[in-house]
Amino acid sequence: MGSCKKECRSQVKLLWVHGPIIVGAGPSGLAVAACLKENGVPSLILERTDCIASLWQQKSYNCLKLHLPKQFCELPLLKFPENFPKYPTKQQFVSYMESYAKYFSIRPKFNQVVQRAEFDSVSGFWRIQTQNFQYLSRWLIVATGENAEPVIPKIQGIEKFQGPVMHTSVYKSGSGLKNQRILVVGCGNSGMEVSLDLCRHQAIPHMVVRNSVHILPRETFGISTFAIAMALLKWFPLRLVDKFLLLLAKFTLGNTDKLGLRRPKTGPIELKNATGKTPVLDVGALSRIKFGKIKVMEGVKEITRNGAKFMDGQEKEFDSIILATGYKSNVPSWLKVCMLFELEF
Ligand SMILES: Cc1cc2nc3c(=O)[nH]c(=O)nc-3n(C[C@H](O)[C@H](O)[C@H](O)COP(=O)(O)OP(=O)(O)OC[C@H]3O[C@@H](n4cnc5c(N)ncnc54)[C@H](O)[C@@H]3O)c2cc1C
Ligand SMILES: NC(=O)C1=CN([C@@H]2O[C@H](COP(=O)(O)OP(=O)(O)OC[C@H]3O[C@@H](n4cnc5c(N)ncnc54)[C@H](OP(=O)(O)O)[C@@H]3O)[C@@H](O)[C@H]2O)C=CC1
Ligand SMILES: O=C(O)C(=O)Cc1c[nH]c2ccccc12
Repeated sequence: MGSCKKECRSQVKLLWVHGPIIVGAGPSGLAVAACLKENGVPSLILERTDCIASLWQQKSYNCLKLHLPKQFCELPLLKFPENFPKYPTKQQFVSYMESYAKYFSIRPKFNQVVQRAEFDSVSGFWRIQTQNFQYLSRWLIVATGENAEPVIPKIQGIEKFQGPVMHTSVYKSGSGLKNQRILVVGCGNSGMEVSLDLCRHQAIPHMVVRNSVHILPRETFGISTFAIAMALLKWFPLRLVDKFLLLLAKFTLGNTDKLGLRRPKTGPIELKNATGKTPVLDVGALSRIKFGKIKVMEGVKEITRNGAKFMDGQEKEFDSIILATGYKSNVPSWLKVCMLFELEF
């Protein structure tokens, strides 16, 4: 093994990059590259997949739309096309990002998985290692996002389940799942929207809600809740804005406690700031819950061969399981920085 490592290392090709290296060709990486270019600074994007915006192109379901109005999702320096609706579809958002990359002549280097990045304080360069190259640059920009890897929790007994188990990052649509009983684990925006999509395809989703959750209307009287929140935050303290959002939610959605959707004690914006937990913006799942089309279940105690046992003692059979259990960053696995270095920033 040792000799192989040596041999492999001797084959690593060194590439010196003039300007910053950006890791990730998602919307953030593209936006940074465009802004640098605008200021005459060249850069190189390293992207692990073979396309830009891979989260949007490869790891999201067909019915996905932006859930914030378009003005909040526009990248710098280039407007969305005039004819885009208020909430662009995933295809529209992807086509916008394709045109964005073209407009700024951004050509990421694809199929480059960054495996290690380390600052060499002697030379003053970052050493950025992919599977076949070592890049050297004075600057490193991390744009790999918070959704780089799916979170697959250990759920007791899941290995015994005989049907398919998939994460929402590989779910495309509920077509072909008519009359199937599906356990959706998780009630964030993914869990809610996948459950809604399953309903639309006449499947029978059961959504696990193990904890409290903030669910807000996407809009009230045609005005987006997010826009209202952003406008109010300019004038009022965060906690007051949170109180107002909860009033608004109660007015438009009613009391969600009765449906098994208890609210956290901390308000939605305060919670987002403290923990990163995004409020759910309702795009139709709640009314399906009210009509019993999406069944809310308590936490899972155990998965069995053909179903699940729940904390409240219920036991049900399922044909498949969808893990809507969220994502995590992969930065801690490859970015080697010591605390001292971080503090110097
Ligand atoms: C289903 C879903 C829907 C969403 N909808 C919205 C929405 O409507 N509005 C909103 O504002 N946000 C939404 N988000 C949040 C989303 O994270 C952002 O919209 C946006 O994609 C973040 O952009 P980013 O460039 O920071 O990260 P990403 O879009 O995740 O892009 C990161 C890129 O880095 C690449 N990468 C990762 N690790 C490596 C590595 N080690 N080496 C090389 N390349 C690597 C990835 O392949 C990817 O292409 C959604 C997220 C999900 C999961
Ligand atoms: N249309 C849009 O714009 C959409 C946007 N998004 C965004 O993408 C990001 C990721 O969202 P999402 O994929 O929903 O992930 P989230 O992290 O928001 O939600 C994960 C969910 O899974 C639950 N969970 C995790 N582990 C377990 C477990 N072991 N047992 C039971 N439940 C579990 C969590 O519960 P708990 O809280 O108890 O940990 C939570 O309900 C968010 O920023 C979201 O806003 C996602 C979909 C659509
Ligand atoms: O969609 C996201 O990623 C969000 O962060 C949405 C969001 C954060 N804080 C809010 C307050 C009110 C409505 C939506 C949000």
